[in-house]
Amino acid sequence: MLEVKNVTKTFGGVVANKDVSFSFEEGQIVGLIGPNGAGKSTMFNMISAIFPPSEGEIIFRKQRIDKMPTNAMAPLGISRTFQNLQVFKNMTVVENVMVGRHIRTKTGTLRAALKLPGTKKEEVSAYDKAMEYIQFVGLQDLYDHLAGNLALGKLRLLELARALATEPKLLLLDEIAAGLNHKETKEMSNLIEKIRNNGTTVFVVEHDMDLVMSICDKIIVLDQGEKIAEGTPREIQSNQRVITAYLGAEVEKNAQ
Ligand SMILES: Nc1ncnc2c1ncn2[C@@H]1O[C@H](COP(=O)(O)OP(=O)(O)OP(=O)(O)O)[C@@H](O)[C@H]1O
Repeated sequence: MLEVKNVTKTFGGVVANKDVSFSFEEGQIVGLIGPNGAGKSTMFNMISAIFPPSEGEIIFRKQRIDKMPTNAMAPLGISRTFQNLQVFKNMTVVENVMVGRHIRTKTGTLRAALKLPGTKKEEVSAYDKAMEYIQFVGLQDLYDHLAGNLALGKLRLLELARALATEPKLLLLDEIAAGLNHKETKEMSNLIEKIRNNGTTVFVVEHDMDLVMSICDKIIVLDQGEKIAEGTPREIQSNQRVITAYLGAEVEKNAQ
């Protein structure tokens, strides 16, 4: 499904990713982990075409995507959530999800806003579909609430519903459990597994190791921009390079 080939990304003198290669098949939950500054967000930003790699190739379902514009990703089947939430606070829950949905319909947000002929039927179907995803994440009781009034846990579910509304083949989740309590994290894990079981491949960047180890089929580990390990949760937990990288990060943090 996805192949990252010898990808390097530099920002001025900073090497955020260095000659990173990995690939994975459809139908899995894949985790991307590593200490702070390891290059995880940079990798996600390249896969979702926020910016291109400095070197290397990214191939999605046999198609090179590393030179494509950001807005080509959703129609291709790649959707994502953001660590710093990107919901429209002055729109309702259902309106936010419909923004995601419009990418899938011919109408588009602008045509719908202008109420051009032929948009009405698609609007109804976009609304119904949005409600389906709202139900899926469990926000049905809040569908007409303003996003700005939602607590963090609900906002994360809203971001998830909006990303799902584009009906992605590959869903990228950037720290979707950050700031969630134990119960909310468990519910989020269950949802991610359900999404995978429904046929969407999920790629997660996550600091919550319990979540990563319990739901991922495969894990890729970055440290200081380089890939240092790849394997099943069990293999990663006992990998000496991974343990050293995380312990090193801990020691550094404690010394500050
Ligand atoms: N736009 C940018 N300009 C300059 N340097 C950047 C930029 N984005 C990332 N970096 C640098 O690249 C390196 C990797 O950062 P990145 O955010 O990808 O790491 P991360 O693994 O996602 O970290 P965290 O877990 O803290 O979110 C860091 O040294 C960071 O300071």
